[in-house]
Amino acid sequence: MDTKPPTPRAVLVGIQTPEVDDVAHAGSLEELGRLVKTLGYEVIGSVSQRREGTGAAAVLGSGKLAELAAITGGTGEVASMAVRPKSKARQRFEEAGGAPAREEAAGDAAPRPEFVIVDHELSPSQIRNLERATGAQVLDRTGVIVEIFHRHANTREAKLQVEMARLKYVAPRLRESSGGGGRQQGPGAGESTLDLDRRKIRDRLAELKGQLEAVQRDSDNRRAARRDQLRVALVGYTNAGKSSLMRALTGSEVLVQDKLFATLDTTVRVLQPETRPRVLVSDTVGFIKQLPHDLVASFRSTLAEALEASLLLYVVDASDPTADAQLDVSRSVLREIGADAVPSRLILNKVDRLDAAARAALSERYPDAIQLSAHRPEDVSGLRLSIIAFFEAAMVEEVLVVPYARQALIGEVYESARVLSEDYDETGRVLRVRGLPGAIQRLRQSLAAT
Ligand SMILES: Nc1nc2c(ncn2[C@@H]2O[C@H](COP(=O)(O)OP(=O)(O)OP(=O)(O)O)[C@@H](O)[C@H]2O)c(=O)[nH]1
Ligand SMILES: [Mg+2]
Repeated sequence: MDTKPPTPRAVLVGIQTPEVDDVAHAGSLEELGRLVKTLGYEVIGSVSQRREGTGAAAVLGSGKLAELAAITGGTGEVASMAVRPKSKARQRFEEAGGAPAREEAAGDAAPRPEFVIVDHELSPSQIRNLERATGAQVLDRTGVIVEIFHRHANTREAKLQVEMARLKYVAPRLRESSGGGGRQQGPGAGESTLDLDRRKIRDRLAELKGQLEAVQRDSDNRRAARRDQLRVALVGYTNAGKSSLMRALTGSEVLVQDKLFATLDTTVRVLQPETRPRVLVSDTVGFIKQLPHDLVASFRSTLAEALEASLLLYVVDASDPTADAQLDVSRSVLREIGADAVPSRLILNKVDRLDAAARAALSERYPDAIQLSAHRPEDVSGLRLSIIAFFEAAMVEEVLVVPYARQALIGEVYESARVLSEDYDETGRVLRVRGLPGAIQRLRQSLAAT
């Protein structure tokens, strides 16, 4: 009946540096726990320590390291042991055999956690040292995020981008762990294999880059075709409720999950009930703090959608104690990709979880924000009206004349503007339209072109 492989178990490790307060530290570990759960591991506990920095050879001080090793069944010593082989089968074998020196007396004790997951980006040698001391496999925050992206990517574009980010993450770690050759998945160890692996990675990266460019040309074309339409993009921290709002606003069946990075691909749907001209809503990938740099690069194309929107809705989970920090992260990622120039509205979501006092405090701090719950239809209708009002305010009225010889352009006019009236004169069809200035200018250019 129960044939699923056992759930891997993990211990979290966090360092609280002086500039991080208690709420942020707890929030960060909590978030790491959710990331790890998203990967399908069970979190059995955490070890955290206040330190000046995260750069120590084995991350933790020796006392804490021993504490951690007692949980994982390692020696607690960095230097005394050769690198242990890290294949899963080998690990289970060792656990079953009770190999670690510190195994407690009870033979029926719960199995040791196989993973130690550190809430900071680690150097390859820190990973190696921690693996030696704990006897467990060590992953850092970046490794976890890259792995989640790898598993969740759906479209070809997302898959290519994530494979590139993953290879770039793996490559330097191959280089530095050459001594033991234990971590990489390649066959065996040794210099020659390593060189081969590195060359393979380089070749594969070049190949992926070429494929990605081809796919991106396609999606650029598709975006260009949508250029003149009214577009709004939902952006924000992972799990803020972007996809929930997308569903509610467009009646589409996009994936909503209480998981980090449920959405990795941009989807575009029409705002419902439809308006004239229609408004397109896009749902985008979420942000997270300490986003690995290569993944930010991969966001760039996914978020080109956001860059071209006329309105960005910054969605924030207002019920999260670290909401402010999450908003900062979203703002800085968007600044990094150049989307901070796009007009935006702040959406404080999940206020159904807050009491009246908390909501009042939010109104005071963010007087211009829209407070709502994606789960309340009346709130969603209100948001729809705000979106429409935004576009109405930005639209201008003009008269366009479509010559009789160019009637094929009528469809284009209807796509990107609202036609208020139609008349005919000797030159052609005279349309009084209302639309965004950019769209009308482009229509004029099409009409002027011969
Ligand atoms: N209570 C409450 N829960 C909400 C609300 N909006 C979304 N949620 C829940 O929050 C979780 C995340 O929602 P999603 O819509 O998947 O969030 P997202 O921003 O798309 O997340 P990613 O795609 O992972 O970046 C789900 O469990 C939703 O049901 C809300 O207004 N109130
Ligand atoms: Mg989503």
